[in-house]
Amino acid sequence: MAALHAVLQRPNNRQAQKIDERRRRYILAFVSYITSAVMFIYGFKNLYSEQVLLPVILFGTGLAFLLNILWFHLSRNLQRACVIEAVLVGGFVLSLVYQGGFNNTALYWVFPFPAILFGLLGVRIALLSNALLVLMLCIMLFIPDLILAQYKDAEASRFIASLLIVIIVCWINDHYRERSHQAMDLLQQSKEMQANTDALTELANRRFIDASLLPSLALQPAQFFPLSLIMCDIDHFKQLNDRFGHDAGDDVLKAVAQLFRKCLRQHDFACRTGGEEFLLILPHTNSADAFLVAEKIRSQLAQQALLANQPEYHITASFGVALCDNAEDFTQAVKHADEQMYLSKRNGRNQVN
Ligand SMILES: Nc1nc2c(ncn2[C@@H]2O[C@H](COP(=O)(O)OP(=O)(O)OP(=O)(O)O)[C@@H](O)[C@H]2O)c(=O)[nH]1
Repeated sequence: MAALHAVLQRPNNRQAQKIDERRRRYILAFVSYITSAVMFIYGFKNLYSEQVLLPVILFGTGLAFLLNILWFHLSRNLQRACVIEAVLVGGFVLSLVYQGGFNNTALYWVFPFPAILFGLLGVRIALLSNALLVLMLCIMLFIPDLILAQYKDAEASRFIASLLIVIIVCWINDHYRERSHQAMDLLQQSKEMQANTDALTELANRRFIDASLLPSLALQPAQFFPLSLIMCDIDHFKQLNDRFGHDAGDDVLKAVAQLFRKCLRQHDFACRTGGEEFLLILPHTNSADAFLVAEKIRSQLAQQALLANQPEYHITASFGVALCDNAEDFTQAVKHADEQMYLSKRNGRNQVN
């Protein structure tokens, strides 16, 4: 089961995560390209004004945004680029409020930035960053001697109140967006598990092999090869069903699945591929070791009394082993394991070949 979970949760299977990364990339690109363009336009407009510091802030931040996105394109490190962008955003907001902006309009420009921080950083860190930003703005606005610009007291308090409203709305919005994504992710994972497991034995099914395991074998061969396959088919299962009933047959299938779980390692796969037929997939295992595993399961099965009311009745199974070195040969190796299993049947059943 652990191995099944691991394959189903590989990053290439996590659609929601990919979409969320795309969202953050778009925000990073928007802030870097569009915001820096706006900063350059206003920087040029103020180039020859008396406010020398304003064009320096605008050109400096715009240039830093562009360098950050360039570095992101080279490094592909989205997380680090978003953190740097957020630091630049914070620095820009504080320096603009410090300087006052054109005609003391700096405060109007602050409002988009809490939402940008939420977009770049994720809910918890964005909330902390915004709280820190508000704290620093309060210090700057209510201790006027600290800054160049002059804001009226009423203007400063209304600005902080409306900024807090923006932050709280962004926080509620992002918190529930993240919660709904997590819920959808869990739902997708549970549907994925249902679709890939057999309801009776809770082992992986054939769909799991075809739709999830085979792509993983091709994408991450080092994690699996060389692997061994063990085909296992319960002997005379029809007789068992006819004699003790279908429910007893079902109980035997569940007990056999439990025996596989007991005998296999965490990273092995046990799959129910047919009515009373199972395929065991053993990563990083050679044929000799696979024979030992098959023999262990065979002898334990033959010794156990699987039917609670029939202690004298013993169930046996026939096994076929095959080695597989790469993803392309997997289907052929399954066929070979199947042929070996039929050889065991022909030679008298209850054996490994
Ligand atoms: N109880 C139960 N029986 C099943 C299930 N799926 C398939 N079967 C039965 O498994 C039996 C398989 O019979 P056969 O293919 O003839 O094989 P066998 O009797 O095991 O004979 P050998 O394989 O040659 O040893 C059939 O009677 C199916 O109805 C299931 O989910 N539960």
